[in-house]
Amino acid sequence: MVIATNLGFPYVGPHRELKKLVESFWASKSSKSDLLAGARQLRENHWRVQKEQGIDQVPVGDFTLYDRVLDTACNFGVVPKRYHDIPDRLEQYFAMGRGLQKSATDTSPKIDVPAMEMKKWFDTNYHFIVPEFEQHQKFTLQEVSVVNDFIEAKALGFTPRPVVLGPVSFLYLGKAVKASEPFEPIALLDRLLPVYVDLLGRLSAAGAEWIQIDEPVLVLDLLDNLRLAYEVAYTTLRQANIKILLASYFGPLGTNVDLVKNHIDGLHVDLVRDPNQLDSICAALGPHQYISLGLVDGRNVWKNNLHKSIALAQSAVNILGTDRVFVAPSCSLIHSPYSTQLEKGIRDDNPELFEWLSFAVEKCAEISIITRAITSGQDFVREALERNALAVETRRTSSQTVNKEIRRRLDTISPNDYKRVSPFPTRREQQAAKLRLPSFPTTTIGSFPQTKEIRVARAKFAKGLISPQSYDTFIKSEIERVIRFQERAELDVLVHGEPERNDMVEHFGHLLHGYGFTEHGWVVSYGSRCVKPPLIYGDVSRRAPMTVTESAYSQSLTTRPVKGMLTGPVTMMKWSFVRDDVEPRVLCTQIALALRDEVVDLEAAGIAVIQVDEPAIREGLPLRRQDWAAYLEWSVGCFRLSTSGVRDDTQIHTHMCYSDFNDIFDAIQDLDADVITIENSKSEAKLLSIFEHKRYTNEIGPGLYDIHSPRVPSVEEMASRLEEMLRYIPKHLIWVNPDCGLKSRAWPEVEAALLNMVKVAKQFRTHEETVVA
Ligand SMILES: Nc1nc2c(c(=O)[nH]1)N[C@@H](CNc1ccc(C(=O)N[C@@H](CCC(=O)N[C@@H](CCC(=O)N[C@@H](CCC(=O)O)C(=O)O)C(=O)O)C(=O)O)cc1)CN2
Ligand code: MET
Ligand SMILES: [Zn+2]
Repeated sequence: MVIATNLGFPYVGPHRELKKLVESFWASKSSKSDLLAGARQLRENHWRVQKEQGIDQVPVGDFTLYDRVLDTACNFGVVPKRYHDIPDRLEQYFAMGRGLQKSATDTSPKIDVPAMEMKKWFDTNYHFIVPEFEQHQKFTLQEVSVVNDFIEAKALGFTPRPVVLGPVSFLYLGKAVKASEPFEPIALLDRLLPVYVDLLGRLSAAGAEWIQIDEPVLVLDLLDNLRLAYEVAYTTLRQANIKILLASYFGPLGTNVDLVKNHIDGLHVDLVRDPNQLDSICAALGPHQYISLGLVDGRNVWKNNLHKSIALAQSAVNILGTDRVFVAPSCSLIHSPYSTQLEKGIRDDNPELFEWLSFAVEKCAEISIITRAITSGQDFVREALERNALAVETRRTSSQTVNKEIRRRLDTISPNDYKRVSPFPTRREQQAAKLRLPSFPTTTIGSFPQTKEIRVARAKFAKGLISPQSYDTFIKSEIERVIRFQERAELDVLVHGEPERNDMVEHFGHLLHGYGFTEHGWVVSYGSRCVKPPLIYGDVSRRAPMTVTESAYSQSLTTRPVKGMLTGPVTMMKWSFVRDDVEPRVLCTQIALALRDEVVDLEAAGIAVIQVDEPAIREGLPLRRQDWAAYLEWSVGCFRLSTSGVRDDTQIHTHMCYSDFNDIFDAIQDLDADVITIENSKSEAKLLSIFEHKRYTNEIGPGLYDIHSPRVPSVEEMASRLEEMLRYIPKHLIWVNPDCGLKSRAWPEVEAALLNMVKVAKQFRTHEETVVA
């Protein structure tokens, strides 16, 4: 029998229940037992929903209170020393994820620990916590929630399949710390494997037949040490008395399949990213091994083409027979919104678009339909197949998706449109003359706290409960407050604070043609934070100027320069769900043209500094090196197209965060932004190490402090970071700024942190004068 399975479910819940549970616990508004009981209920609901949709084996262990990589680290006792003084396990766990600052009490000492580093999960907008390994790292198996969840789900009558992050991916995703000599975490594999064997043993003892072990690293280009690690790891794990389904996703396995094929019981492959690998994978499998077919796209929102998926599934069955095939989504469904059934707005406003959509719950149903079409025959699901074929066809032929004028404009782009008038040194002189900034100029990345008050006002405005005029007045008053604060703090280049934006991508989507929106399409981004990616279903163009009113208003309030603030084309695309009927480079170019018009309009409105954020450019980098050059060519091109329509004396900034930038250093230089502000504070100056080998020629603001944590950085710690940067970057090129925008912070922290930051800049200026004198 072919079996309907799932790799992971959106654990946050249909209405972000988990976010509310966790945040209320953090705010001491509920107890630990409230949190744990709520989480348990949520898991049970999710198992039930999946089963109702026809999933035979439901995943357990896909649930987390903060992050699954962090869970894995905690499960194996990989807790950095700085958190050891926090006695409560749960408090320690959250401290690792988000930092903890607590004043001393009669019974406990003061605690002040920053959060661990966060990085992007492969090419997604999800961030994981980077495990820290010491050279002599000890691993010990703790109480593990996946075992408890398995027992719980089984007792409730489900057929659960535990899922864990695999040992090679776990080590590879982590970083080495505090080593007397450099080492790679993968060197710890031999020490780590025994605890995995223990864990597998516990699951087997609890009655698990299969375990899903996620090894997404297997889709990357692997160096020899990792290739060997795979062989060692799975030869060892095979000894446990449990069937191993090794899950790869986000790309084709290529020859990496050879590393694992002899040591596992089943292999999951992503057939959405590469359907062509099916035959070679089937051929590689031995006579008793299973395949798990990743047929339903876990990374996008469009209905599956069931006809095609059934044909693929059938071809696997023809080779392997019915007893060795699982049907599955391409990857975990955590990257998908919960259910289209919550989207009454789209259903009423754009019923055609609504018919094209499938979110996690519906994807489970699609998995089940594919499975039943194979096991019981297509007649058994005839009606569902006919409805699906109709939806696929109307999307293919819809007039909503094409705008001829935009397509013509794309043909008129010339090579000069990708270039500023003069090279950077000339521009720099003109900008310096116009802006007259001090050395070590200070700025922020754009957003200021999105307070409850702002969110409530926006929600009321959306529901028609307050008039456009009073909403406008409210936004203006928020902007003024942000401007006045920055003047008081004596920042040099101001921002308007982005109070009118719910999100830097979704907000712009509303102002462009070709985009659709969900009301509840939340997808987790990190910890308890979610985003609601818009849906790009048609050709993109600007409806009207998007930011000129707010920017001009902000500039009218002050004599200091206020930065215009836009989201770049690559990020607009990467953080949306995108149509799959147009090449990414074409879609991105359409967005770039819309932004180019906006940049030019801002300049005409008297805005002298314009920031075009591209935090997603690194995450969009293809997972295989052979695809990098082509991607970088069009993505860098689109950024340049959007920013090159201005005069030399207009200063273009860009901003990036959450990544390893070393891989794309040359591309960053190639963006030719006048200034880049870039995340730096949590990666222990990894960013800076590249400057030892390469020179960045434009201006740069490496973030002085981490904005993800409520903790206020001291003057001394920021000063020492800046000091360190001066070893690598000439001082006349350096800007002083935080790592990223401040929207998720509260005002008291922001005020304190920025006042400290400005103090640091001033110290360095005085220091400089002293040196000159
Ligand atoms: N798209 C995107 N991806 C990104 C980032 C980003 O900014 N955007 N940044 C990085 C990740 N950083 C992030 C930082 C903060 C949040 C964040 O704060 N998310 C908010 C939601 C933001 C939002 O869209 N808010 C809406 C809706 C808010 C809301 O919940 N409203 C209430 C009503 C108001 C209330 O009672 O609070 C409701 O609908 O029930 C708004 O402000 O209008 C959250 O999790 O809560 C997310 C990601 C990388 N990826
Ligand atoms: C994730 S990058 C954020 C950039 C944006 N301008 C902000 O400050 O929020
Ligand atoms: Zn950022």
